[in-house]
Amino acid sequence: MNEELPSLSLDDGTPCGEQAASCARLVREAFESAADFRAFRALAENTPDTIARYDCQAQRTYANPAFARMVGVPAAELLGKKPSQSGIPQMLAYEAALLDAARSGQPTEYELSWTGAGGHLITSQIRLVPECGADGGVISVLAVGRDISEFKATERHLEQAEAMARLGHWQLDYRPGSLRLSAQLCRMLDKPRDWAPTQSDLLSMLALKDRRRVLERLCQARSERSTFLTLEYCVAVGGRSLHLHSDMNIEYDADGRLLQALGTVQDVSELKAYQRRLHALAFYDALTELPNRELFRERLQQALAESGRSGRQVVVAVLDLDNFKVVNDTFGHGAGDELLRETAARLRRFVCGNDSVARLGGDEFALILTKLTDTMDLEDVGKRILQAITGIYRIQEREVFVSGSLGISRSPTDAHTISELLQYADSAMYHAKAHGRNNVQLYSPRLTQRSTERQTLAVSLRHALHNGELALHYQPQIDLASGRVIGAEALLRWNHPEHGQVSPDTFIPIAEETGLIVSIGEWVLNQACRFAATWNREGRCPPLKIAVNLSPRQFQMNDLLASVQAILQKTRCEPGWLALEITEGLLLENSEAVRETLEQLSAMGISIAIDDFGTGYSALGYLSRFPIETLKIDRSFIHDIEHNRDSAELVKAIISMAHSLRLSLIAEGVEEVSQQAFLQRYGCHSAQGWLYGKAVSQEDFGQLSLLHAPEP
Ligand SMILES: Nc1nc2c(ncn2[C@@H]2O[C@H](COP(=O)(O)O[C@H]3[C@@H](O)[C@H](n4cnc5c(=O)[nH]c(N)nc54)O[C@@H]3COP(=O)(O)O)[C@@H](O)[C@H]2O)c(=O)[nH]1
Repeated sequence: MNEELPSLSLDDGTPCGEQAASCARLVREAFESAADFRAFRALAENTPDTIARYDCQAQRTYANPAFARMVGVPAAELLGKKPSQSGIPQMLAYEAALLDAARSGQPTEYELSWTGAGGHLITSQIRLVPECGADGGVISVLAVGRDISEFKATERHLEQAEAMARLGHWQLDYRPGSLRLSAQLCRMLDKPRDWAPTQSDLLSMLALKDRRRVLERLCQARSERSTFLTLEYCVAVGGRSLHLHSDMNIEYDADGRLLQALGTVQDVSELKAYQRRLHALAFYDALTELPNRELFRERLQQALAESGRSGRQVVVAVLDLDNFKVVNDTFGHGAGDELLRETAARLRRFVCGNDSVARLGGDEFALILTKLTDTMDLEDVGKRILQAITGIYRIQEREVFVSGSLGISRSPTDAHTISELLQYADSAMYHAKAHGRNNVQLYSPRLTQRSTERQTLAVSLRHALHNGELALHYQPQIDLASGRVIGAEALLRWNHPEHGQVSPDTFIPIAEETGLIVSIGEWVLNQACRFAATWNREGRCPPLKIAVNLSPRQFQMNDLLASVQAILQKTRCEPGWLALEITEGLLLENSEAVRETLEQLSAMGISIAIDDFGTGYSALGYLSRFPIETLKIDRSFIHDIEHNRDSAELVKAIISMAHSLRLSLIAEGVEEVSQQAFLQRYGCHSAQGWLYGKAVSQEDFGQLSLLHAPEP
C-alpha cells in the first residue's frame, strides 16, 4: 500500500501550473486507486470470509475464492447468477433479503443455512452492505459472510448435551445488564428460545418459599465477593414445580464491582423425587404412609432433646390392635391392610402439632405426645386414643368391631432413653392385653417386676407337672329343666410351692407361650377321662360329660386325634363322656387340618363346644362348616343380663339361634337365681356357675353333685 508515486514537473523543472498539478493529482489518485484495488483484491482473494457482490437485481457480479470454495462451484460459474438459481430452497429468502437491502439502502445481518453438496449443514453469517454510486443511489450490494457452520455444530452439540443432562446455562453481563439464557434453559422454563428476561423476571418464577432465601444468598455472595455459589430452588413451570440446582461463577473488576456471572442450571426434579421416594422407603411405612420405627426413634430422640431444654415431659404410647390376626386370617390380608390403613388415618386425626404417630410393624402403632403437662391424667389421654380407634370399621363391605390395647411410658419419670421408653410402653401394652384387652395401662416399675415374675413362673411351670403341683378341679353343669348335674368342666389348678394357688389366667398364657400347654393339656385330658370313666362306670345315670378346654396350640403342635384316641383307650372312657371346649378364634383361622380333626373327633362321639361364645366375631359361617354341638354363652353377658339391655338381647338372640341350628347351650357364670330364671324363661338348656358350685377337687365333686341330685 505504501508504494512510492513519482512527482511530476516540466522538462525544465518548472511546475506546469494548475492544470499540470491537477493532472498530477489525477495520476496520483489513479495510482493510489490502482494500489487500493490491488490491495482490496489481495484481501478479497485471501480472506477466509466469503465476499460476493450483487447488482440491484440480485445477480452476482463478483464472488471471491472463499465463496466459491464454500458453495463448491468455480467462481466464474457463479457470476451473472442469482442465488435462487442454485435450486436451494433457502436461497429464495436470501435473495429477497438482498433485494430488500438494495431497495432500502440499509446494511443488514442475515444468517443463511443450507445443506451443502456433501450433505453437511452450512451456516453463514452474512452482512449485507448496500453500495452507492456517485448519485447516491444503490448500485450494488456487497455480501460479506463468515462460515459459522462449525460454531453452529458445536452450539447444536452443546444444546443436545444440555438437553440430555437437563442442564441449561446463562450469562449475565452486569455492565449493560444483559441476561442471556441457553436454548435448553429456555426450554426447561417453557419459554421461547430467544427469551431475554430481566433478573426480576427470573426471580418472580421462583417458588415463594425459596425467593427470599435465594435473594439473601445472592446478596451475601455479592457482599463477600464470593466467586462461586450453589443454589437449590423450585420454579413453577406450566403448572408443575421444577426442582433446580444452580452453580454460578461470579467475576468482579479490580474495584470489586460486578462484571459478569455465568451459571449452569440443572433440572434435578427426578433426582429429588427419587430421593424423596428413597427417604419414604427408608423412613415411612408403605402401607399406611406413617413414619416407620426408624423415623419414630429419630423423632423420639428429637423430642427428648427438646424436653431436656424445655423441661416438658415426653409421653410414648404403644398401641396394639386386639385380635387383628383373626381379622386378617378370616377376611384375608387385603382386609387386614385396609383395617391398618383406617386405624392409621384415625390416629393421624388424633395427633396434633409436633406430636407423631408411627407404625412400628404388624398391628403395632406408637405415638409421641409432647404437650402433656405433669398434672394431666395420662390414663385419660390413653382412653381418648383408644376411643379414637375403637369402633366399627367398614372393611370390604363388612362391619368389623376393632379395639386396641395401649401401654404408656414417659420421660423423665420412667426412663430417659428411646429404647427404655419403647420397651416400657411395650410391656405396659402387653399388660393391657393380659388385662382383657381394650384398656390402657401406664408403665410402672411393678410391670418390669411382673415380667420377671412371669419368666420365673415359666421356669417353675416346667417342673410343676413332674412335681405333682397341678390338679384338676371340676365345676358342675346343670340341666336347667331338671336341675340335675349333667356334666362338669375340668379346670386346671396350680398349687405353687412358694406362691400357693396361681390363677389359670396367669399360668395358662405362659403355658401357651412356652408350648408347655401341649404336655399339660395331655395330662389334663388324661385326668379328665380317667375321672369320667371312674364316675360313669359306677353306673350313674345320666352319665356325666366332662368338658376339657383345648388350647389352639394343642391343634398345631401334636397329633391331637391320636393323642385323644390313646387316652380314651387307656382310661376306658367312652367318647360320649367327653366334651372338648375350643374358642372361636381357632375356627376363624379356617384351617382345613383343624376342620378334619374336629370332624374325626365328632365322628368318634366326642362333643365339640364353643367356649366364650359371643365375644368373638360375627362371622358365624363356621357354625355350619364345623361339627359344633354346644355353644357356651360367655359369662360376661350372663353377668350383665339384668342390667344391660344389649347383653340381655344378645343372650336371647344366641338362645334363639341355637334352637334354630339345633345346638345345645350352656350359660356360663350363673351366680344369681334371677339369672337362672331369665335363662329358663328364654329356653336355655343348661348352666354352670357359682350358683351351683365352684370348681372342686374330684373328691369334693361327689358331695357337690349330691346337692343337685333329683329328689328320690
Ligand atoms: N387350655 C386350658 N385352659 C384352661 C384350663 N383350665 C382353665 N383354663 C382356662 O383358664 C381360664 C381361667 O379359668 P378359671 O380361673 O378356672 O376360671 C373358670 C371358672 O372358675 C370361672 N367361673 C365359673 N363360674 C363362674 C362364676 O359364676 N363367676 C365367675 N366370676 N367365674 C366363674 O370361669 C372360668 C371358666 O371359663 P371357661 O373356660 O371360659 O368356661 C379360663 O379361660 C379357662 O378356660 C385347661 O386345663 N386348659
